[in-house]
Amino acid sequence: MEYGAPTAKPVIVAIDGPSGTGKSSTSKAVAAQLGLSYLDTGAQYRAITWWMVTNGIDLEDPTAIAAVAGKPEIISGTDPAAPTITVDGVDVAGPIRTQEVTSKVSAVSAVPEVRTRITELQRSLAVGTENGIVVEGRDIGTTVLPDADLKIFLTASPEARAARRSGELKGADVNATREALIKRDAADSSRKTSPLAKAGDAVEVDTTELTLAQVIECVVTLVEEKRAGK
Ligand SMILES: Nc1ncnc2c1ncn2[C@@H]1O[C@H](COP(=O)(O)OP(=O)(O)O)[C@@H](O)[C@H]1O
Ligand SMILES: Nc1ccn([C@H]2C[C@H](O)[C@@H](COP(=O)(O)OP(=O)(O)O)O2)c(=O)n1
Repeated sequence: MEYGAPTAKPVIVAIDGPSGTGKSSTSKAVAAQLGLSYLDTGAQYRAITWWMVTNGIDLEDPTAIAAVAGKPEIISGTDPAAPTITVDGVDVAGPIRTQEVTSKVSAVSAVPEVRTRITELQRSLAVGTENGIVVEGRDIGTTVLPDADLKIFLTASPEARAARRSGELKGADVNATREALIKRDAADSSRKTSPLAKAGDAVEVDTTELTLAQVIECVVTLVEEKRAGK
C-alpha cells in the first residue's frame, strides 16, 4: 500500500443562473455524488432578508439596510445531504422560502454592504473544505470565486422555469409565477453591484429540454474532466 500519496486538490465549482434553472437541485446532487460540500448562496441572501423583515427594517431605504447589514450571524451547513441555515442560532430553512421573503430578497441583496458581508462568508466557507465545494448563486463565477476550477451557467426558457416553480408551489398560477420570476431576474441582472451574469469562461447549459438527471450527469462529467486535467 502506498502511504503519503498526494490527495487530489480540492475542486471549486461555481454554478450560476436565473431562478428555476435547476441550480439548487443540480448542485446538491453533484456535490453528493462527488463527495463535495455544497453552498446555497441564495439561502444566505434570503436569511439576511428574513432578519431584516423580522426586525422591521425599512426595506425601501438602502441606507437603513446597509446600517444593519453586519448584525445578523448567518451560519450555513454545507453537507449536501442535509444543508442547514441559521440566523442568530434560529433555524430559518422554512421561513426564508415564504412569498414575503421571496418578494423582498432582490431589494436587500442589491445593497453593496449586504453583498460585501455575504461574499466574505461565502469565500471563508469555500476555502476550508477537504475535497472541494459546489457553490451556487448569481455572481459566484464573476465575483465571489473568479478563480473557480469550473464555472457553469444554467439557463432555461421562462416557461419551463415557471412550470417548475409553480409545480413546487403546489399549483400556483403559472402566469403569475412567470411574471414574478421575470421581475426578480430583471432586478437581479440590473443591479449595480455584482449582478446576475455569466462569467466569460463559464460553460452555458440550457436545461429547457433536459431532465434533471441529464443536467446532473452533464455537470458531473465536466467536473471529472477538470479533475483529470482535461
Ligand atoms: N432539468 C429539469 N427538468 C425538470 N425539472 C427540473 C429540472 N431542474 C430542476 N427541476 C425542478 O425545478 C424546480 C426548481 O429547481 P431548483 O434547483 O430549485 O432551481 P434554482 O435553484 O435554479 O432556482 C425544482 O422543483 C426541481 O426539481
Ligand atoms: N449569489 C447570489 C445568490 C442569490 N442572490 C439573490 C437574488 C435572488 O433573487 C435571491 C434568492 O436566490 P435563490 O437562489 O434562493 O432564488 P431561487 O431559488 O431562484 O428562488 O437572492 C444574489 O443576489 N446573489
